[in-house]
Amino acid sequence: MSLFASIRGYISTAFRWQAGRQNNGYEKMLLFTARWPLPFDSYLIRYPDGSEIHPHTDPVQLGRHFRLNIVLKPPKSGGEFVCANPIFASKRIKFFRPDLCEHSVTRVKGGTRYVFSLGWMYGRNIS
Ligand SMILES: O=C(O)CCC(=O)C(=O)O
Ligand SMILES: [Fe+2]
Repeated sequence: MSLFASIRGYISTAFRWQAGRQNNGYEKMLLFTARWPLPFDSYLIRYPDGSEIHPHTDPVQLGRHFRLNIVLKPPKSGGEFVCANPIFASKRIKFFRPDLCEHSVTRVKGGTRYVFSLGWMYGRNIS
């Protein structure tokens, strides 16, 4: 993709709520992203009551994918991040390899869950 096309794409998508990829009711807002020097993206993710994310991985074409998710606001119940072997996980902070470790979010029950998500990719496919 040319630089112009990606800048145009960024302007038309950033800072707007968009339906999440898997159509499970969550929405995401692209904040900042760059391809160089270290490819990264950052999102605000919103999970309304009843939304969830089924188990999945987030493969990348080149390199390793790391993601640091910070739960800004937990819902009343549900909305739990599930990942068998995160690099680090506390109640609010989840640091994991989305390309290697299958992960999911249980159904939100009451209230809205907000997450800040920062992801970056680097290196070759050595894992
Ligand atoms: O909201 C979350 O805790 C995880 C969302 C997710 O699938 C991801 O960040 O790759
Ligand atoms: Fe994911």
